[in-house]
Amino acid sequence: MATRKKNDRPLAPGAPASERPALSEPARPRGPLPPKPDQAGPDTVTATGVPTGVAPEAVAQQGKYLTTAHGTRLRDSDHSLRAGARGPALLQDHHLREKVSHFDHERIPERVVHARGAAAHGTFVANGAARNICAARFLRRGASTPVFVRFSTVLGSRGSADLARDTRGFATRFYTDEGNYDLVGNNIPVFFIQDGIKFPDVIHAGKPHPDREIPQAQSAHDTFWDFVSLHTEAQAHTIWNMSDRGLPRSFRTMEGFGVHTFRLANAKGDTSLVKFHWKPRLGVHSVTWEEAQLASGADPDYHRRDLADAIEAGAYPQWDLGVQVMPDDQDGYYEGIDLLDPTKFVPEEQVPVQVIGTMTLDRNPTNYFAETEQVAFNPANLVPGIDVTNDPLLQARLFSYLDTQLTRLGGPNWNQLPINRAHVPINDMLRDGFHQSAVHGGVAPYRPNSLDGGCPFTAGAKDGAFIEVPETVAESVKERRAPTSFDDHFSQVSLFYRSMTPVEQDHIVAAYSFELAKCFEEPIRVRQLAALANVDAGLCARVAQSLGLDAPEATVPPADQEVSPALSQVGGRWPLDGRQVGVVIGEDSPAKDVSTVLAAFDNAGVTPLVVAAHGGTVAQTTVQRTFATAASIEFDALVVVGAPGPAPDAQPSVDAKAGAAPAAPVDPRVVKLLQETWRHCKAIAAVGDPTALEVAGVSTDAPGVSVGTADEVTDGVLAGLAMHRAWERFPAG
Ligand code: HEM
Repeated sequence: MATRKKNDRPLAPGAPASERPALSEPARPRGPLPPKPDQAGPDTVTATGVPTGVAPEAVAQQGKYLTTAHGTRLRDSDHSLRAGARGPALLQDHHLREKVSHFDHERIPERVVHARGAAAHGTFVANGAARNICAARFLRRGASTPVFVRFSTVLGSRGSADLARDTRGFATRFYTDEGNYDLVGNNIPVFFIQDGIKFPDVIHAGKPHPDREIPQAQSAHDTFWDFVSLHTEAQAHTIWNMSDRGLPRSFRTMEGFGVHTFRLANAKGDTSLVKFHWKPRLGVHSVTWEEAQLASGADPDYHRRDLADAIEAGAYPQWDLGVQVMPDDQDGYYEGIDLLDPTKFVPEEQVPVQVIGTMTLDRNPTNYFAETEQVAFNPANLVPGIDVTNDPLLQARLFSYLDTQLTRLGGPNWNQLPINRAHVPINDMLRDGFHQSAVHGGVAPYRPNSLDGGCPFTAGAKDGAFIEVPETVAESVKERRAPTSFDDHFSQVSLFYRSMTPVEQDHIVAAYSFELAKCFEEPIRVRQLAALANVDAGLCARVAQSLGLDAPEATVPPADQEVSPALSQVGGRWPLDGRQVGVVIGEDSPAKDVSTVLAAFDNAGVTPLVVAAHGGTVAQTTVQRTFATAASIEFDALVVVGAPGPAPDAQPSVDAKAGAAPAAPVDPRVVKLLQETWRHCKAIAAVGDPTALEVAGVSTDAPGVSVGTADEVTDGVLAGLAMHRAWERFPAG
């Protein structure tokens, strides 16, 4: 597990009051950070814009002064050059034009999908378990490879909210010593469509309606449900979205999947078919729908902030990379599952996931645009030992990413951007084009040539060349047709639903009920109910009842089949790294109890955030959130120390006091915090006085609720956090 650097965390909770950052104090000094020498990528330009190769003294000098883009020092960047103090601006003002013109062109097109994202740098270390199946050098035992990972939502635009119900992208670039390898996956192991030719259709259906461009970043609207109810192969992915997987607690608590089946080859050329899995060490956890809606208003940057804060606090997220390995008999089936159909997954009970290495994310990007926005992943970026299969979705992806990046990144040279540059020498014969920044030598960028000594040479297998796995392509008819095995649209949807625990099934019912109730056209709701009848009669009946419609009979009755408990995310005890607990205090809270609680959480690697009526110091403790700024979604648990009375700003005015009702014993905003925390099934505790819990209607003997001494309740809260939620309380009124 990641070790915590206690002294550089954003809110230094265990520190004495004098050392703790005060209310609203930023996590770290804002403004440009000096580039760390070991953090500069394989770039020719450093973070300050100084080309490498410039003498250090000159760099130090130049870094002091504001310059034009061509390096001339500037005397004034606040006033335009004008014909007199009250006269017109002059065309001659090159600096004005350069500054404004560059600003005019600051935005680039956002990604056509997955526009909103957050990313981090890290390292992947292989354990060598893949040696028998894959020749890729970065999978050799002990090999350590730099990675860059971008997490994203799919449907929303770049400024949309993180907690929309949606699929999450999980794209990983490995900067291997054989070139870049991109594993461009999602947090859901199946996809909406079986053939990439349908991608524009599903995305057009999911994106906002073209007339009003609403709703933003969500699937709860007519066109989405119109498509998935008509094109029933989409039912598989849709039920995962309607489940808790569509609302991750954090990027750090998501699984990742390569989705497609890939073909691996070992050094002897033996091949196998694999599915890739990322398993988060923190477990797979989600938030409730109400929290998602609250977060979309109170903190639309919820996931982005969580990832950056956790890394900054030293709670480095980790994932194990695993593979399910199936024999490659080149027909692409495994025990009746079509491995070329990306709407199907292989249950882990049938083929266990074998861990082949571990990834740790430990560095936030220095510049969002240069790294997170300009990174250009591509499933076609492969290294020797990893090859594609004939999955028709994957085949289309091999074209689409490079094609879209031509527009998004303004021409064909984005591979030269620091974040995209491979950590190996590049010796291609690609030349010129927009944003070319290389100065190529030689006169013969073609092969064969005799003028540049015949260089560069091509490589053989021994020299580490990428060689496609030879595959027999059977004599076949050229046609637009899917195999009949692609016709099964329901059996695994049914398997998924029936593998869920009751509380997870409740969430799924609620999600379908909400989304379909947001559809205006009744025929769409009726058609989706017909699809649900083929998944599970109980699911269909509950959603139908909520919509006030009749539940139809199944046209393809679901078969009895083994369930897959591995699909459920409920159960287990998990590490607490990066979890946050709200500690609500009042003027009369015993300072000793407050410090005991803070110290206990700090020692457990949990971040306590002190919440009080006002900023500054309360009960000898520095306050980090006031009742006005605290939001329950920020906390994984809530502890009340003493009875936090109403805030000064909630007191009746002097004039009103005469006839006013006596002040409430607990500030109403604390009551709201407690009620939301209760409804979201998070751990709640009171040190000593349980009045606040009682006023909020929190049952003090319910699961996940503890009342007692500071030591007793922190133990209770830590145990509750390890289980993520006390789901026994769901649905809490
Ligand atoms: C298993 C199916 C798929 C998965 C797992 C997947 C995953 C992803 C991810 C994670 C990203 C974001 C990359 C980033 O962070 O920069 C992305 C972007 C994108 N995907 Fe997919 N995708 C899938 C299917 C498709 C298909 C079928 C197409 C087209 C035929 C497609 C086209 C795109 C495009 C155009 C982008 C934007 C790329 C950019 O602007 O850099 N995807 N996809």
